[in-house]
Amino acid sequence: MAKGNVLIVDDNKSILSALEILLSPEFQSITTLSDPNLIPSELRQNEYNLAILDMNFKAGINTGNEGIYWLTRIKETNPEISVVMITAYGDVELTVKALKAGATDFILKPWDNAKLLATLKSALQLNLSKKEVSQLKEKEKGLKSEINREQKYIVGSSPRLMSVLNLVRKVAKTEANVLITGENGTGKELIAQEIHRLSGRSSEILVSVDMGAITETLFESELFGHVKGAFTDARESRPGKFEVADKGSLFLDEIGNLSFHLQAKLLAAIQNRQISRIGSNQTIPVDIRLICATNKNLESMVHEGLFREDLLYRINTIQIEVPPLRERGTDVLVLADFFLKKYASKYNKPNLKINQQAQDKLLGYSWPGNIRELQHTIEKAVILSDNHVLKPEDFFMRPVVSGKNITPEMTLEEMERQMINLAIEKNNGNLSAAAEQLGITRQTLYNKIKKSGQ
Ligand SMILES: Nc1ncnc2c1ncn2[C@@H]1O[C@H](COP(=O)(O)OP(=O)(O)OP(=O)(O)O)[C@@H](O)[C@H]1O
Repeated sequence: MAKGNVLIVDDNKSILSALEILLSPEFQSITTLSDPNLIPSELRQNEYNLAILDMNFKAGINTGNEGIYWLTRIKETNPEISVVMITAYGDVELTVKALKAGATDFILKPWDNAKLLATLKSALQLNLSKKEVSQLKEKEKGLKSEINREQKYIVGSSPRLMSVLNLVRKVAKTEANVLITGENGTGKELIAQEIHRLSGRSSEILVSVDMGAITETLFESELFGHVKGAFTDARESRPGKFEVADKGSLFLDEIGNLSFHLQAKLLAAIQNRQISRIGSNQTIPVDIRLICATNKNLESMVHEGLFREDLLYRINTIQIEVPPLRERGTDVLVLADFFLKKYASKYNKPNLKINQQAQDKLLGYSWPGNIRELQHTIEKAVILSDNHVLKPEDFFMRPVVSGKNITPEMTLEEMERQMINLAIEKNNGNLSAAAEQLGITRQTLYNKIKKSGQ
């Protein structure tokens, strides 16, 4: 398809129609204006790559100053646009002035069609390259923050985590949209990064957007970008996250926090695989792999009328449920050891160990804030530790409000887990005391906790 939106401004209507006929088959769209006063509003409403501008507007006053005036206004509104001046005179001085003021090139009337086309095509190419450069700059920014983000490993070996990672490996290679669900701090973002890393798009960028942190007013500009002048603060044209993620992956975190009417806008972009920047009618195709995450139950939000069903079906081609830490058995200890090493080295406290009673306490706690909570708990313990051995009193966890009550609908396994949690809680995380209370050995209790992670 021909590329390029062209604006032609000349007060001579026969020139406008001659150019329109000549250029229509060569470019995507041609718009003509005989009144230059309409230029600013036209540029605000539509995105142009190329403007062809008459040098002389007032009949009889061929100073060209009006052309230079309008050229300056055009460049102020859209610095990337290529402007080609038309003049009937080979006035060198004026042409130099126009080129200095930012014109890309000029053509003399009467023109030679082939030459005119060649000039316009190279002016268009210049504009497209500038646009690519600004898009690359945004990508570079994203890549830099990606590089600065430390490489994170998915730690753990529980069967529950292994089955998630198996699924990740299978879906990563496909182009399927993935919805990652799970409680806060379970590692949903880490899973999204792993999907991107194992996908065919890994050499391209993964762009993350926290939908919970975007205000309603910034939503469109953040996701779809804007052109200069689209709103008061839009001093420069800027691509949005969809454009920046082009050819890569787009990770929309906390998608359940998006308001109902913004969900419709997001759906349109995902469905059509194209966006328009705010203030522009031009559509831009985007090639992205979509990964979303939420800690909410979107199905019940659909039933309550809070989440669009059509959007849910778009984003959840594959759903990956990340299990809470309390269902990952002894992964708690593996992760605790991993974070212990990390923070011992960060705070320069080598040879730190977690003693058996403290390990029991970590294992017996239900971790409502999941891995993030465990990470912070270990970091705090490392910072405050006075000697090499970390004991139960070095770990500060939130007091747990007793979980669900035992109900007739529960399975035997759920009841057992609930009894174990209550006993551990009652005995302040002391597994030996909890085991005694339950009438089983400490080893049996340990095995049961481990088994609950399967
Ligand atoms: N298996 C894991 N191994 C190592 N670190 C992990 C693991 N899972 C999570 N983490 C770490 O725990 C923290 C929380 O993980 P992450 O931000 O991915 O969770 P999330 O589910 O996206 O959280 P939220 O729902 O609050 O956005 C991060 O620092 C992450 O690196």
